Amino acid sequence: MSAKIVCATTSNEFLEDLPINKGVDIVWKNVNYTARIKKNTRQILKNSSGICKSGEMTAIIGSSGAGKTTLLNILCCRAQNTDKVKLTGEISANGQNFNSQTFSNFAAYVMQEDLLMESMTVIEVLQFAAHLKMKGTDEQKYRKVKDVLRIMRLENCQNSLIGGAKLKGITKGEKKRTSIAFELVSDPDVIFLDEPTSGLDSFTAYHVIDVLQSYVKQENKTIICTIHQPSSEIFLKFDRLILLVEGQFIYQGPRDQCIDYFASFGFECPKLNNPADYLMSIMHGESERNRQNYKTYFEKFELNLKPVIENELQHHKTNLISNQQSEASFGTQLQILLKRNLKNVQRNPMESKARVLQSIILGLFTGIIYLSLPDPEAHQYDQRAVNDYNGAIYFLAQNLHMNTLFPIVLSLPLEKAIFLKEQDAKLYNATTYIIAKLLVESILAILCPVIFVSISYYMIGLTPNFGCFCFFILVSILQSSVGMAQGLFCGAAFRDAQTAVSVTPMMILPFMLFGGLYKNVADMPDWNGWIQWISNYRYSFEAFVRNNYAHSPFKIDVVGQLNFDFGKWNCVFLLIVLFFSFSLLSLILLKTKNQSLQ
Ligand SMILES: Nc1ncnc2c1ncn2[C@@H]1O[C@H](COP(=O)(O)OP(=O)(O)OP(=O)(O)O)[C@@H](O)[C@H]1O
Repeated sequence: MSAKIVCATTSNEFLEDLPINKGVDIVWKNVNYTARIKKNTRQILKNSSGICKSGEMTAIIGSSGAGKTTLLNILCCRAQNTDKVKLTGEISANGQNFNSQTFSNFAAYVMQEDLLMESMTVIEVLQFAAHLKMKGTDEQKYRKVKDVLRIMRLENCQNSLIGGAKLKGITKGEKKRTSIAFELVSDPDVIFLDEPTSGLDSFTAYHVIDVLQSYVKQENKTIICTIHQPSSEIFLKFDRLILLVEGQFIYQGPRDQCIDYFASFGFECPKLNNPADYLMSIMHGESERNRQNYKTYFEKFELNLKPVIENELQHHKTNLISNQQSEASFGTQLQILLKRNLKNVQRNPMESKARVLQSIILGLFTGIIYLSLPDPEAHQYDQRAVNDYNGAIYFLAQNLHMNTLFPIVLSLPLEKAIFLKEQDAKLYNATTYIIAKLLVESILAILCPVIFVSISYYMIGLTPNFGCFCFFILVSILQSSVGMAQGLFCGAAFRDAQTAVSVTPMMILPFMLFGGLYKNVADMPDWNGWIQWISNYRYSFEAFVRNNYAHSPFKIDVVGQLNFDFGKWNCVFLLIVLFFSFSLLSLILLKTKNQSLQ
């Protein structure tokens, strides 16, 4: 199906509310996935066709690098044609095409990593999903959450925190079941799981698979998962197996016929062996003998199993699929996200306390450092005194900026994975996320400057006029807010916190250098002088300087010396413009930059 993957249709017709006939079969035909690596091409998935039926749990098994995750990602519409990879073939659900937009209307993807908010309890996580994903009344949502808690056997830990690095919480197995429960709330017909047992001990892994198997049978769902080296108990829980070697199927069919199938051409599983271990032992590519046997596996598959599968592909379900999802209004999304963000702040009090404490300590420290500046009354013509005051003002501007910038640069890349997962599941969109984030962050972006400036302002000896002090506070809050928006921008631009923290200073330093203190604005050449127009330091410094010297005893024309020409209210306006510009840029980055969890 050259350069075309049929699952990429935009058709949404089949997702309308129509009479529900439960059960969805996933079918894929002639799927090829080829990657271009430097000048070579590598076929990662070769002409693969298959079916996963409702009421069955299918395991995709293969050695490392066999192509399991690639196949799962393709079936979930998470792999796309790019200039480096080429994907062709056809994928359908009950014979109807779907794409990444319509996927979540009837299916869910449970990632290998459990991306859940540490500060929420298990029941809150499920309520969050229910309020944003489910149709129906609050009562129905409540009952659904309770049902899912029961199905996933999470009732005992429903009020425990998820936990993580900062907070103590539930066990790994409970986390995995919560991740699955999070997806089950919207009652998807098909659930894809990437290595659901990875990192779990054998008992917990069995528990997770056992719960999934009961769910499949009770609700007639379709479950497809990749799995590494299952124990014999786990192996027996699967209905269907897909065995992959070097991107090609060597078996696809009922689990209970697999061992006999391989025995039929000489690959007999020793009596006391775990069948899954035996299968892995004949599939892995580490031994030369195995690699020589691959040819036999492929030939036998073509000869014996392919015709059976081709026949099965003709007999999949065709009933219409109901749209399981409802999209909450912007207001509801914002309200629920705000509530969660506030709870997160409340349950992580150390971070807020640390920032408030930092403002107090830095306020005192700055005040003490500049405590003995020359008295302006006695030094009305003293340029050195003016320079000292300008230095103090600029130092305040730097602190105000950094104190909000770096906490967000550090936290956003970590939070972004949760955002991307929830956005993929269509719980909310990037706009709601950014607004909720900014609103909650602004609590500290207002409180910390007020504390910091209130302590240091009079200690430094800046103009004691109350109006000047209030204006100074206003500009300080704006300077902090721009820092917050720039933090969002840098955090959104990079995948990991380490890169974001390393690169952010490179972006911020030019703004600092072009603020007007280190180099007079009149001396800035045309070719790089434009940087001052996007520098928050330029505007906050001018606003601070104008404010301070307007009522100061100094007889030196400081504003004239610095060649500032905007006016203090224009600077306020331009700081607001910068705040919105960086917020908008962060939003664009989150929406457009190939933000993916893979
Ligand atoms: N976009 C890509 N570009 C280049 N190579 C790729 C790409 N995607 C996958 N591969 C390669 O294809 C092979 C199959 O990858 P895949 O992740 O599907 O393996 P897997 O069976 O899931 O392995 P594991 O169990 O180790 O995760 C690997 O060798 C991988 O490096």
